[in-house]
Formats: sequence, C-alpha cells, structure tokens
Amino acid sequence: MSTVSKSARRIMELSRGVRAHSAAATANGTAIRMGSNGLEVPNDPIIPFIAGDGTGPDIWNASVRVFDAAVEKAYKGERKIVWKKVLAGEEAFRKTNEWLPEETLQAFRDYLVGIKGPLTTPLGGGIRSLNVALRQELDLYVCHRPVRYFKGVPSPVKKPELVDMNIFRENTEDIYAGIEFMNGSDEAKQVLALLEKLGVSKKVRFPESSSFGIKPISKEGTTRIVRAAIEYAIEFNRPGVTLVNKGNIMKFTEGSFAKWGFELATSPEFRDKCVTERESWILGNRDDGVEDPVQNAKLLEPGYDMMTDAQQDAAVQEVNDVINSIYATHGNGKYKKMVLVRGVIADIALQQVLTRPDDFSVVCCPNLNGDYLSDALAAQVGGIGIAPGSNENLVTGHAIFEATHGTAPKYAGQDKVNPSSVLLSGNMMLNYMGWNEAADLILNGISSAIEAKRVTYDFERMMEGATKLKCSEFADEVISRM
Ligand SMILES: NC(=O)C1=CN([C@@H]2O[C@H](COP(=O)(O)OP(=O)(O)OC[C@H]3O[C@@H](n4cnc5c(N)ncnc54)[C@H](OP(=O)(O)O)[C@@H]3O)[C@@H](O)[C@H]2O)C=CC1
Ligand SMILES: O=C(O)CCC(=O)C(=O)O
Ligand SMILES: [Mg+2]
Repeated sequence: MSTVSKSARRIMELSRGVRAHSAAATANGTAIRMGSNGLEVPNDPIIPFIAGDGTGPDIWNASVRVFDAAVEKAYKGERKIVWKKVLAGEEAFRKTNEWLPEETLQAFRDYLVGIKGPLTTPLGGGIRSLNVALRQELDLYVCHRPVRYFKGVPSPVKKPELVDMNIFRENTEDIYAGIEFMNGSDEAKQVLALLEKLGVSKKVRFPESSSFGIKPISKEGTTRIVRAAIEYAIEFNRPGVTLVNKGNIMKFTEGSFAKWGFELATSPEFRDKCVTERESWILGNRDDGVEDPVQNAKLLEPGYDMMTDAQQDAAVQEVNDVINSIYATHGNGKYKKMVLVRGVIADIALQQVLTRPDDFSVVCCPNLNGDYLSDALAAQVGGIGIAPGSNENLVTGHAIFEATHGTAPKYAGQDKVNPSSVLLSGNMMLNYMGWNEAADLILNGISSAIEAKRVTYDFERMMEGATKLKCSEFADEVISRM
C-alpha cells in the first residue's frame, strides 16, 4: 500500500521516487481509498473501465495491454491493476436496457479511480451526454487536459514545441448543466412568460420559435476550478494562469467567472503567490521609477487623457491601492517570480494560442470554452489522437481518466485510430496513483515510437517516410520501446 497525499500526488507528476509498499498484488484486488493523508493505493487496485462506443473498444484493447506491460515492467509482479469492466453507452443499452446503469456509477464511487473510452451522444434529440452525466454524478469538477508536444509529431504550426499548456476546464456547470427548453414546448412558453414578467421578452427576436438554454455559473464552481488551476501553477512552477472568458458579452456568467477568479487570486489564500496582470504593470512602472500615481495611471491606461474624471480617479485609485497594499511584498521585481493571473477574452484567446502559444501556460475556463479550446489546441501538437485528460474531484479523490476525442464512428472496428490519447490518459492515471515509474514507461514508449516514425494513420498522413501502423500494432510498438 502506498499513500499519495493530495499535494504529493500532483508533485509526483514530475518527481521520481520509489514508494514503500507492503502487501503484494492479489487476484481479486483492493479498492483505492481516500485516507486522512490522501489517496491510499494498494498494490492490487481495482480500477473500473468503460471500453466505450465506436472506436472505443479498439483503443481500449490496445491500451490495456500497454498499461499492464508498463506496470509489470516497472514493478515485476509486485503491483498489478485488477481491471473491472463496467457498462455504459451502447453496450450497456444492449445488455441492460439502460445507458448508464446505477451499478456503473456505484463502481466509480466505490473504487475512486477509473478510466473510460468515448461514449456517443446523439445530436439534437435523444439521450443527454453520458460523459457529462458521469462528471456531474461524481462531481468531477476539474477537467485537466495537458497539451504538450512530442518530438517528431507532425503539426500545422511552425513552432509546436512552444505549446505546453494545461487546460483546467470547469466540468460541472455552464450550458453543460443541460437546462434547455425546446421551442413550442410548455416549458419554453413558461420561460417566455417569465421573460415578459422580467421585462426582457423583447430581446428574444423570434419568440414563438425560440428554444432556450440556461447557463449557470456559480461563485463556488468558479472558485474551486480556479483554485485547482492556481495550485497546479504553483506546484509545477508554471508562470501564469489565464482565465479565458467571454465576460464582455456574458457579463454575469463568464464575466463573473473572471471576477471571482481574480478575487481568489488576490485573496489571502494566494496573495503571496499571485500577481494579476494589471498589478504587474503598476508594480513594474513603480520599479521603473514612476513615483507619481497619475503618471503610473497614464501608463496603465494609454487612453487616460480621453477618460472621464471619474474614470481617471478610478485609475489613480487603483494605482494607489496596489502600491499601498502590495508594493512591499511584490515590488522590486518580486512579482516576476509569482504566478501571473490574467484574463483573456475567449475569441482572441483562440487566435493567440496559435500565434503566441508561449504566452499561455495554465488555462482556466468555463466548461464550453474548455471544450472548444481542448480540440483546437490538440491540433497544434498532432491532433486529437494524442490529447489526454482527466476528470477529477480534488476533495473526494474521485477521478475518471479519458481521452479528449469522441467515438470517431467512421473508424469503428477497423483497428486503425491512434490510441495515444487513452495511453496518455493512462499515464495521467498512473501518476495520479503515484505509480510514476509505470507512467514514465508509457511516455518513453510513445515518444520513441513517434521519433522512429512508426505511427498510426493520423500521424503517418502528415509525416515524410513514416510507417503506418494499426491501433494494436502501435500498442505493440510502444510496449517494445518502453
Ligand atoms: N468524452 C467523450 O466521450 C466524447 C464523446 N464525443 C462523442 O463522440 C461522437 C463523435 O464525435 P465527433 O464530433 O465525430 O468527434 P470525434 O472526436 O469522435 O472524431 C472527430 C475526428 O477526430 C479524429 N479522431 C478522433 N479520434 C481519433 C483517434 N483516436 N486517432 C486519430 N484521430 C482521431 C478523426 O479525424 P479524421 O477524420 O481527420 O481522421 C475523427 O474523424 C459524438 O457522439 C460525440 O458526442 C465527442 C467528444 C468527447
Ligand atoms: O459528451 C460528449 O458527447 C462530448 C463531450 C466533449 O466533447 C468533451 O468533453 O470534450
Ligand atoms: Mg470536446
């Protein structure tokens, strides 16, 4: 048994240490638990898995061989994962007439750490997303999607090696709450009646045929994801956290996300570790010898001379507040070593992650922005075939690891697609469990196979002189190179 404290667990994504373990692996397995000192991982953890729909089974069958081989190579039989198949999606419906059986949810609740393949969500009507349901049922509020470059991976951008980002996507709120009302329904009529009562129904251009959706974003939900992002930046020495939001248009939802994020970053919890971008400008001006607050405000606001008196007063007040409250602790360049927290509006963020990727390190955003950003960023480092992720609750320890991509139905059953997204999700899972040696072996195997240009179709079609491997062959290649 090894214990992985919350903090140590994350640090171990980088550090490499051998942990003590007493009981040997057994055939039936033991549940991972959350103890008072953090996650308690036995040598024979039971890990529930969902193979998934579409290409899910191909990828899962390839990946599980790699996971087992990595654990065997790292621990020589002393540790072994006991896989527990659980059902969801099309297979579950065929066998149980339910899309997401209670037994499956209970397994993820009981065993704490799990992994899944993609599940199909019909477009327009039909069932709501099972992927989202799992996140909400287990309150897996952190969706962590690292985006990093592997040497040799084909990329549409000139300097993919500059991409090293970690997306922290809020995973339980926003339009993913699934509160929608179909046009013409009784509920839609009630929504319209409420809008009339609130005096805003005129804002609905075509009221009779409009469907409605509700976008809840809360202070608690925002604070816990921003906290996760800032803590990650601090532990892994990342330069900054960018709050990607569309607060100029959705003022009270996405705007509040940014506002609450800044409030947390400047609260006593993080005050000695963080500086906001505007604070950094004010401190920088003062470090450069600008003593006059009005002069500092003019540098802070290039349009100062065209501002109203009230706006100018507010800018000067902001300068005074920053200098008086934190110059002693953050001035004289000290702020440069702290986590820089800034807000970037979502549309320009989607351009800047391409044009100046090194300005982005930890990216924290509401649910929908995170969904868009994950796939867009993956393109820069070779595509969705190599984009892993986790869904985590940092308090209870529950976590389900899964690729960023979907079921890619046109390739289902062809043993064709790239299993790297699930392999790297497994790497994240092993790190989460503190099994870093096995996690590293997977990374080594993937890097080495890519460098040797022995890759699946998605990379082969963009690489010169590469050998195209099937999904299962790529798994063999990774195993042979671990
Ligand atoms: N977490 C989850 O379970 C998710 C589920 N979904 C669901 O999946 C279904 C299909 O979604 P769709 O929009 O087609 O998106 P997908 O991500 O499933 O596939 C889109 C394209 O991405 C590429 N791709 C996907 N997986 C791989 C892989 N492993 N290796 C290489 N390339 C890959 C393929 O590109 P190319 O054509 O260029 O070869 C594919 O056609 C939907 O029902 C959707 O709701 C979607 C996202 C996440
Ligand atoms: O649940 C789905 O079908 C899509 C989810 C998705 O795109 C994501 O989580 O990135
Ligand atoms: Mg997505």
